[in-house]
Amino acid sequence: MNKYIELKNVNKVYKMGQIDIKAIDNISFSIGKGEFVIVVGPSGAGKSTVLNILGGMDYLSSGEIIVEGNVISQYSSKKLTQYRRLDIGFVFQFYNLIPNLTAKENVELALQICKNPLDVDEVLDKVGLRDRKNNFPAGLSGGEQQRVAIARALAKNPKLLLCDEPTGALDYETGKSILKLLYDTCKRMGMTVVVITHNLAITPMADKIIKIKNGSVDDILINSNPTPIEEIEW
Ligand SMILES: Nc1ncnc2c1ncn2[C@@H]1O[C@H](COP(=O)(O)OP(=O)(O)OP(=O)(O)O)[C@@H](O)[C@H]1O
Repeated sequence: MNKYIELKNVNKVYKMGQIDIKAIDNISFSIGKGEFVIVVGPSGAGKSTVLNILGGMDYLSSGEIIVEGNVISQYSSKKLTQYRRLDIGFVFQFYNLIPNLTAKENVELALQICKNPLDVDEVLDKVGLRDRKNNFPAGLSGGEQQRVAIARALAKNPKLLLCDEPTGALDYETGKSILKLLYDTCKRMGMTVVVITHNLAITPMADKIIKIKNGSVDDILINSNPTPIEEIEW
């Protein structure tokens, strides 16, 4: 696979008064365009920090991050804001929907700050919400709310979809259906997708598995024959 994204010797130190917390310790890996990647590791391993830095939500302390030939680790805060707005779609564990806006309006709101959005109705259809788009979040199940959040991220037409524990608040079957949606989106749209999880069991569904431990890369596995999530049980 090509090196669409490259992290080179990335370090992140948080300063808490006199104490330095090394959240990321010399991490290097690459991600190919259109790859479905799972970043896995125990609590506190540094997974969210990696994702936040990759998504332009935080600065690294040293090292380099290159996305599509651009050294984003050297971006000014203005350029980083543009990168975050235009190139990155985020999906979090909690859906962060605005309660007094319908599913469709939640997606439309996010599109007001981006340049080449996709058609909102088409994206809502694709994530399986054709008949639910005029519902308010309170009238949607957890899985449906996460579908809205995914539609909101996808409608931006981002280059990279970053998902931090996207099934963390969902039951087993609903979680599986969301993982299937993310995988199918990756393969159908050619979207590069990175999913963070602490659930080792789902890693066989990924093209690449990056294991993080104590802020460092413990292992990187390339999987040429991913297992469909429907066939994985845990
Ligand atoms: N803003 C911050 N200020 C200080 N320390 C932080 C900050 N964010 C993260 N850390 C610390 O950095 C380390 C890595 O945290 P991170 O959230 O990236 O881990 P994680 O693998 O995502 O964990 P979890 O699965 O529990 O979310 C932890 O020790 C955490 O306490």
